[in-house]
Amino acid sequence: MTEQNTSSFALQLRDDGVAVITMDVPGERMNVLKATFADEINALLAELKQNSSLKGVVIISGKPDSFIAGADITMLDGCNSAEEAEAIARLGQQVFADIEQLKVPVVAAIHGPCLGGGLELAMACHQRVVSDDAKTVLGLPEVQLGLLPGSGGTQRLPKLVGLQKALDMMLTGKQLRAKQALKAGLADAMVPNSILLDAAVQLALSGKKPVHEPKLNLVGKLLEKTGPGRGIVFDQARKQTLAKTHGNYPAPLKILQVIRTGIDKGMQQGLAAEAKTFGELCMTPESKALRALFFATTDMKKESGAGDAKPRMLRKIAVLGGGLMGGGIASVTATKAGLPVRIKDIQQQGIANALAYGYQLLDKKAKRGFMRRTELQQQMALMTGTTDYSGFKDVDLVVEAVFEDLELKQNMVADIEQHCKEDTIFASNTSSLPIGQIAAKAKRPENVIGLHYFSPVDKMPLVEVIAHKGTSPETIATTVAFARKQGKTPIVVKDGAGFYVNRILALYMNEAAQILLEGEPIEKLDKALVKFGFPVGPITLLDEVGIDVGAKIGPILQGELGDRFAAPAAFDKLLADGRKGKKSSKGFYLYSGKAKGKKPVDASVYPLLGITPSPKLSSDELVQRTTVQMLNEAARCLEEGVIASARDGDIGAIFGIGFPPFLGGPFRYIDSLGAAKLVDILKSYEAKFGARFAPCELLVTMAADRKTFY
Ligand SMILES: C[C@H](O)CC(=O)SCCNC(=O)CCNC(=O)[C@H](O)C(C)(C)COP(=O)(O)OP(=O)(O)OC[C@H]1O[C@@H](n2cnc3c(N)ncnc32)[C@H](O)[C@@H]1OP(=O)(O)O
Repeated sequence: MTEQNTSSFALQLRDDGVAVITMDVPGERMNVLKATFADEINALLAELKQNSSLKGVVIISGKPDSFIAGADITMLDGCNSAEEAEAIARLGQQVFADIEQLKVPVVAAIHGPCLGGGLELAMACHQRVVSDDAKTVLGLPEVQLGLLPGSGGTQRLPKLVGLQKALDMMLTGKQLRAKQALKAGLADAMVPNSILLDAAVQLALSGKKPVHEPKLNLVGKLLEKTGPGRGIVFDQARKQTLAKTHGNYPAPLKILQVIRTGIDKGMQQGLAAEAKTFGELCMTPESKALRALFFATTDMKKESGAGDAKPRMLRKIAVLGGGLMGGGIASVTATKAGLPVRIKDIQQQGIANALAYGYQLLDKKAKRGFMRRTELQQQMALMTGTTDYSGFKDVDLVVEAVFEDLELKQNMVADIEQHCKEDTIFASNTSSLPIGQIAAKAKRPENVIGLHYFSPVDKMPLVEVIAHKGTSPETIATTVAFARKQGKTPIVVKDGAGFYVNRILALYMNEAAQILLEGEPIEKLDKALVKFGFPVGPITLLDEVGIDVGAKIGPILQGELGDRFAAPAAFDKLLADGRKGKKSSKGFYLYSGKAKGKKPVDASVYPLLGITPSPKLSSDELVQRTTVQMLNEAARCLEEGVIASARDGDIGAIFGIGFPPFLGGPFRYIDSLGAAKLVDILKSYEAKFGARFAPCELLVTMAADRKTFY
């Protein structure tokens, strides 16, 4: 019986006196740090301290493409008290301090993700060498889990990269690529992965423990090297944080406090504050929701979307329609999925627009050092255009992004069946037309599916994969796999008008419109929902999505799903007045050409709608009346099987319309409110405003049975 390899750290003493510690947690795809490792590492360090011939230490990962992904989040979920989580953080601090205090130089050899506790370990080493590979990223993403770096990160990062850069990294969780880490002073050397270990050994043998001075220009020195200067930096960071989080996220403000404690009172006090705060944050509902969201998305990645159906290989993609969506879809296909993509439009100009759209996205990245010009050229070369069907014979999957016109889409299906292969998939980006209708005249309806992106395509992570009754499981699995290659988070939803996201969004927006027509000022309504946690308010969203789009989808949803979707009639006056929203530079807000910053409300909208704005409802009332519409419809979608689970419904709402992530999504939010409370609110509104607030059956049953979704 082979000895079960339970150890995660292998020690190799080289002839040249360098000890190489290889971390390779058995049975895990990624190295994650567990509290149970402390004894093992401490034993290793004790052994090394006894070794008088030791000249240096290198710490490297045994995983093919990852260094260390951070502390084990599962372990954190297992904590039942702040003290327990604090103890885990302190344990990490102690082990990393022991590494830092080794007499000989310790060098971290980093290839692949080096995140959270993994980067904290690397920063406790005396030097860091990174591989110049796109997979190598360094960051402290704890804030995205509602936490802060709990094992020395808040104290060591500012010393390496400077206060402002460190704040930016810890408050956003952003990841630096190898070149950026080198530039920022977080890495001491960058080499090809093939010689990463050698380079690390050379650094270890150099006998050096260089003092790292952050690279600061004159202004940086004034701001970061003086008390008053640092005061400005912290105040600025606090203002920006509150402007972004509206006080909904405790972690960022705590990060500021803990960093400041370390600077003002020394590292030991800083570390104590860090561990204590880590423990407190670990127990907050916000962190629990964000950690659950991380695991929900990770678990979903393992599902094919269609049982055990296997996705087909994809070698060549086509996009029909070079508009905003078509351009975005082509761009993520080339740059993220790395697949050749052929854009067909009826005019050359359409193709040029799509290519220009893709180019400007890449150009921005190249200018910011995110990619080399050669990479940009390679990715642009993947995108080609045509006004006919030349080059379509070997296309594996076509994404259609033309007008929301059923007959046109049915003709597109016929064209693709004529010019492509027997098994070419036709994926429609329709935002509301039932896929079954688009497939109605198809010869091979099993190849027809919906693949609904959200605008802007390069930013919004969600896509809805919509299978009609005849879609084959293989088509579903292949489409889901394709969306993931594009870096998207796909949820598989059942066919039906508005699918899932637009359904729950439509009722939320309609209620906002009703409230507006009752005289509530636009900016007050939007501000209330932004404070609640949405990225933008419902009226701003209507301007961005397009008032014309809303007016087009409304009747389709009403026809298919019922009168609760009836949009307020007054809105036709807006369209009659040429107000389509942002796209027509005329809507609820003024688009006077000033690019950034807050846009003022276009007050001429009020007389047009026959209202005199007069604030009556409280912010809480504004939030409650609009959000319960979304919650009720989400539950109805689950009841009808439009979404397969509450998990998918939460992910869809968060990644599709920015439902506040710290609330965990509509279903987790209903659980925190309690189904009974929600039903009471809905019933009271139903009595006051009518049937559109009638609670769905599922909620009524859950309220009666005191059930929760999770
Ligand atoms: C004290 C410290 O300061 C506190 C901390 O360190 S908190 C943790 C901070 N770290 C993070 O937040 C990073 C979380 N992980 C990630 O972002 C991504 O996994 C990654 C960028 C590292 C890799 O992404 P990707 O290649 O898509 O792999 P992904 O599917 O996400 O993960 C692969 C597996 O590793 C697991 N995993 C990744 N990071 C993990 C973590 N920190 N804890 C537990 N499991 C983790 C995933 O659950 C998944 O498990 P599976 O094998 O059962 O599917």
